[in-house]
Amino acid sequence: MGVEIRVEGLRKSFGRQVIWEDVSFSVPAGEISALLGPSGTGKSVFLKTLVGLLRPDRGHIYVEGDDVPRLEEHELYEMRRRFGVLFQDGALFGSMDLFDNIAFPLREHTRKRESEIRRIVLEKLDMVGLSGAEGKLPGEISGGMRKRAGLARALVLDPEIILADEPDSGLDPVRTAYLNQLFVDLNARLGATFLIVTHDVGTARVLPDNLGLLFRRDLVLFGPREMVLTSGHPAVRQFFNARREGPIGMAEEKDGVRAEGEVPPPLPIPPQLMPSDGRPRRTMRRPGAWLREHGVRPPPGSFIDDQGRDWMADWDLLKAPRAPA
Ligand SMILES: Nc1ncnc2c1ncn2[C@@H]1O[C@H](COP(=O)(O)OP(=O)(O)OP(=O)(O)O)[C@@H](O)[C@H]1O
Repeated sequence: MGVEIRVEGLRKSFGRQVIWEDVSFSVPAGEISALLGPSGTGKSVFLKTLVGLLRPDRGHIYVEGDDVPRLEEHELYEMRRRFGVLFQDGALFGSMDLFDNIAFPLREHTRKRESEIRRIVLEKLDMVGLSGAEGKLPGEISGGMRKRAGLARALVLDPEIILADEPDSGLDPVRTAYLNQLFVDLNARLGATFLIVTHDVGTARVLPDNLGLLFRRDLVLFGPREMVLTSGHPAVRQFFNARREGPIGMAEEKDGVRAEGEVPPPLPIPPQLMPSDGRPRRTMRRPGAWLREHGVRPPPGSFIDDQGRDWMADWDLLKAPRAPA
């Protein structure tokens, strides 16, 4: 089962470069959350800080009773077992085949017998759709397969929290759609807490339960997907509409300099991805629930899927399990 991550007053700098001033928010247990932000806003630094690879200048990161920045090295070693991390490039060892890559954390962190390791590795390969590829070297498979192999390795110690750093970078839209479906299916099956860093607006619109935007040394917003997608925050609107006009500049140092131009309207909210078996995830919210509760009218065309079905109106019918395609 997933656990909550509670971040309080986090500040991080490298020399005179301040990455964030004061970040506070909670990543809800068992849900899928995504962090977005222009390049260089410290998204990767944030994930590394969560697992204690980097230390913040100040602030707290609570995972149940533990405050990650205050753990001793040997305690951090134990803490990291609770996290599965998918790095940007999969971070596989090029000289090892997929089997040995995925077995690596089990051999490092546990005293399991080789027969048990084999069972677990083959199970995780199957979970990510890579059965039969265990003998391949990372250089012999595609970028998408490398990501999935990295994901299998991240899953191997049954983590409660899964972090993924731009899992969709360098993937075509179809491979990205498959990977997003895999995240939803894994979340439904494992119930772990997922935190995904992405640049991909398409992913951010359909995958997460919660979204946040890092911008100008701050987390400008973090909350339910429907809240963020209908937000009037100019940086959020600019980002989701991929516009040049707005507070996000060409480079970090240009951010906030230009704020001229119309704030674009919010885009329709697409239905959230369902698990492949058609059953909602335990933590999944009813489409439109946040909007109704807060009296916000959804942008026209929201919650209509590509078959023309309205998920807000017909949720009870649509969520009934369907035969797998
Ligand atoms: N170990 C380090 N030492 C010094 N500066 C660093 C270090 N790691 C990251 N930085 C700087 O911190 C800033 C944020 O980097 P980070 O990689 O987290 O950005 P990002 O938001 O993930 O960007 P992108 O979306 O382009 O991957 C960058 O300016 C980077 O140069």
